Amino acid sequence: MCVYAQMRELPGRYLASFLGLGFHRVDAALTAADRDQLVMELRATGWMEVEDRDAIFKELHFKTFNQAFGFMSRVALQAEKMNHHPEWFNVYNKVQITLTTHDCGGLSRRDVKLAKFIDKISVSM
Ligand SMILES: C[C@H](O)[C@H](O)[C@H]1CNC2=NC(N)=NC(=O)C2=N1
Repeated sequence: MCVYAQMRELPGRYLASFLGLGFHRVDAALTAADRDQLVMELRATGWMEVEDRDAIFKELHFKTFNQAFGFMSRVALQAEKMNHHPEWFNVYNKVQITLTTHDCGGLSRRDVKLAKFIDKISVSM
């Protein structure tokens, strides 16, 4: 568990428990079973595991630079909202994205959540 992330999440957790929603350890490194399941789902949409680090990677192609950058703007707003930021590279119509959780030194549910958001908006562009 990432101590810093845990501290940052506390108010949200208290609010969630108060509302009876329970809370998730969103920043905890994934268990092996969760990880297998979630990574398998993401593989089906073009994500792959990075070889030398605990991260996932996807390359996206758009028709134009404007479309690629429009996509990046939408991801950037979501990333800022989640306080979870991609490592990415863009040239012209190509965007390469690596997701990992620095605070945990590996994949967390936040990466999965952001990956799913990326998949959702990239099909609508
Ligand atoms: C200090 C700041 O809240 C942290 O560094 C946040 C910001 N964005 C982040 N983004 C990613 N991908 N992983 C993190 O661990 C992370 N941590």
